[in-house]
Amino acid sequence: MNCEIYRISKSPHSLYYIPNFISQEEEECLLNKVYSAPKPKWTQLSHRKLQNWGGLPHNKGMVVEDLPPWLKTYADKIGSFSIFEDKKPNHVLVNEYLPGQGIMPHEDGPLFYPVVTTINLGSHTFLDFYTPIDGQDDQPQNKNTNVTVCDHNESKQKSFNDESSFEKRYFLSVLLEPRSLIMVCDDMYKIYLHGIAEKKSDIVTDKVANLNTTPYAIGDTLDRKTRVSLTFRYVPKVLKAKLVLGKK
Ligand SMILES: O=C(O)CCC(=O)C(=O)O
Ligand SMILES: [Fe+2]
Repeated sequence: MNCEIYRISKSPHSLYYIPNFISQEEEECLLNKVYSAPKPKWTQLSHRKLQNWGGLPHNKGMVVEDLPPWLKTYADKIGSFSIFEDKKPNHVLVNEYLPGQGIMPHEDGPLFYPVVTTINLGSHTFLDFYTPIDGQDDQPQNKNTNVTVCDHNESKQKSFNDESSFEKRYFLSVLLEPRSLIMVCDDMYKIYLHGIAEKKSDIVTDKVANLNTTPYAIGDTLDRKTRVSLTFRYVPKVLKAKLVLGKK
């Protein structure tokens, strides 16, 4: 399926936004599935908690596990978008953010095919993009090379990238409404950093690139609720699970 009609035309690089990608019933069903996962499936980080589905991406390769049917349906649907070419997402990261929680600006790094797609559940948020520091695009602390410890080394990063630096490098935001899908590709994936500010509410400004596709206006204040995001990605480097067979 060609997704050109969903391109955010106010962004100079490839960003796509589909409001109401899923229905309210689907949203409820997905939230039920997320919250009925066994407790050990959750990893608690300092500013959010997460679940990994499909395996743990690793620079040596991901040992693939089948996605459960409730995620596979959406992986197949999202994989049918032209931007994925002939690939289908094989990994899903679930993140839960309470109001006031977020994620430091970062790159998703080399473990993934450079298209990231996220279904947004339960609350709106603002996904913010930043230009990289000139000539310092390879700072290891900004690259996500292992999702098991996907905390983006937040304390180390804070000392290097102080907040005034991010203020200067702020580029644009996408307002993610509940039930929407965002797709980030090309330079927006490879060059720019993305993050979510640790705020309890957001004020709409002219930096919101997809404002024309939402019911909001500049100056509106939106209070955050608990948000769950489902990020679908394709991990190209995979390993076959080793089968240990007992001798008869
Ligand atoms: O929750 C989101 O929408 C963003 C998550 C993210 O950027 C990540 O897990 O790498
Ligand atoms: Fe990310």
